[in-house]
Amino acid sequence: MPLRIDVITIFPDYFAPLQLSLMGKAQQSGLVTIAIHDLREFTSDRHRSVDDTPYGGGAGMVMTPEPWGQAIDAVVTDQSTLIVPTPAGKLFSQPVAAELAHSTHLIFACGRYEGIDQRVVEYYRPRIDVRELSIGDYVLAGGDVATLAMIEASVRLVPGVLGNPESLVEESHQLPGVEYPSYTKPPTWRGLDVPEVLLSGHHDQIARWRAEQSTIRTTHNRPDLLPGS
Ligand SMILES: NC(=S)c1ccno1
Repeated sequence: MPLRIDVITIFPDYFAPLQLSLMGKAQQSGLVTIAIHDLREFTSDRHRSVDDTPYGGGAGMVMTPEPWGQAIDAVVTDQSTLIVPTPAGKLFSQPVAAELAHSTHLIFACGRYEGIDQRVVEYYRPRIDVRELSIGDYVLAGGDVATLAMIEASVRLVPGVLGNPESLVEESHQLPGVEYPSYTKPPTWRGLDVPEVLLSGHHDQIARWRAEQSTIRTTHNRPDLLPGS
């Protein structure tokens, strides 16, 4: 049963990259199906409006609930997970990507402006799994880029999508901490040599060096990921 993904957005063209590379191959292989829906197709006024002023005042505009209800109803099943990218959401992570990779149906609601009327989340929450997710503590112009990131992080974990599943074992955020640094040919580049141990053929020494490098890198870049932190 392929993972089905429906993306609802006012900028369908943002998702053209999903036809390329690994994401494109995943769809061609039938492991994943991805459909992009223009929210404005679900409006009923001649201006195809999708936003209005916020109740309670404040800057910016809020996306009205009606088009969202029509659009989500057009694709939702009782197996759906509705994902709303928002800086106010729980933090998206590799474990969350792994959960989504094993889902049946994901619906991504890409908000713009000041976000989507909260009643959309409130309406679907008692009916299906609804997740407000953030890809980081920063604000984007909308949920589209966050959706692209979450789709790529999740789809690559769908069994069969990656040619060599071994490459999932040692990558950052799979193991405790971040990954060790990688090197390839040439052995010397602009006077910089590849660490000698990597050319030694001593697999135990290489494994030890990589574990040390992972700890050094994690301590420097992401001490919050160190065991016990
Ligand atoms: N940080 C996230 S997911 C976001 C969505 C819209 N703006 O920021």
